[in-house]
Amino acid sequence: MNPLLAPGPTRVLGVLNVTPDSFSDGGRHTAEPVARGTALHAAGADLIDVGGESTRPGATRVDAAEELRRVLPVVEGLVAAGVPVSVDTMRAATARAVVEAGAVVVNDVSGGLADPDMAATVAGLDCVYVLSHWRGASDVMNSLAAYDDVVAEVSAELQTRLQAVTAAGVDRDRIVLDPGLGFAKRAEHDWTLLARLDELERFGLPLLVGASRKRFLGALLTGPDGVVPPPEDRDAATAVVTGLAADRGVWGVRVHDVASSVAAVRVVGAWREAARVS
Ligand SMILES: Nc1nc2ncc(COP(=O)(O)O)nc2c(=O)[nH]1
Repeated sequence: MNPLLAPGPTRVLGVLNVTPDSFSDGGRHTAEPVARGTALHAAGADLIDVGGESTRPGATRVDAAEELRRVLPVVEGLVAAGVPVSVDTMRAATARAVVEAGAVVVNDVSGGLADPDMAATVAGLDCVYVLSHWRGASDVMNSLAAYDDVVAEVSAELQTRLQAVTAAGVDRDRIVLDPGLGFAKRAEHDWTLLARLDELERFGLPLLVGASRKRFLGALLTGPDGVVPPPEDRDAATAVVTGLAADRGVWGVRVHDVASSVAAVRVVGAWREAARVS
C-alpha cells in the first residue's frame, strides 16, 4: 500500500490553481505560487493540489504546452521545498512530467476519460491516482446532469472506469475514488452523494471529497435576498463538510481554505478519541 493511503486522519489537500486569473502576476512567475503552496503546507495541508487549467463548467481548455508551462515550475519549486504535491490534470503527458519532477499524486477529474493514454501512463508511474466521476468536458457537463439514482449511476460509472484503469495496469492499492461533486451534477445530486457516501465505500478504496466553495454550497447559503455568496464566503460551510467527511473516515478533502478544514479534522479526531476513552 502506498504510505500516502495508509489509515489515518483525513488528509487535507490544499488547492493551488496556477491559472492567469489566480495570481496577480498573471502566472508569469512561480515565486508567488510556490510561496502560497508552501504557506498552505505550513497551515497544515498534507498535500498541495496544483492545477494549471480550470475544470469549472464552461471553462475553456488550455493546450498541453501551456498547462505544463504553468504547473511544472511550481511543482519543482514545491518539491524542492519539501512540500508533497498532487497535480490536478487530465493529460497523460502532464502527469508523466510532474511525477518525474516529484509529484506523488495524479488527480484526474476525468477518471481517465479525457486522455486515452492516461491509464497506461499512470500504470508506469510511481504515484497515487485519484479517479473521479466525470461525464464530459466543462462545456457539456451541465447537460449531462440527469440521473434516476445518482449514487447507483455514479457507482456503476466509477466501477467501469476502475475496471478500465486497473486493466491498463494501475494497481487498485494506489487508487483513490472521488464522486466528482459539481461535475455533471446539480445541487441535489451533490447532497445525495454526500448523504450516501457510505455506499461508495463498497469499493474498499480511499475516497476524496471536493466540496470546497462549490455551487451547491453557494445555493445553500443564498439568503432571502436571492444573493448567492461568492466562493470565498463558503469556507465555513466547506469546513463543516470536511468535519462530517472526516467523521465518516474519508481519506481526503480538497479545499481552498486549509486552516478551517485542518481545524475541522482535528476537532473530529479529538471528539472521537474522547468518545473512545470515556
Ligand atoms: N479530485 C478532485 N479534483 C477536483 N479538481 C477541481 C475541482 C473544481 O473545483 P475548483 O475549480 O473550484 O477548484 N473539483 C475537484 C474535485 O471535486 N475532486
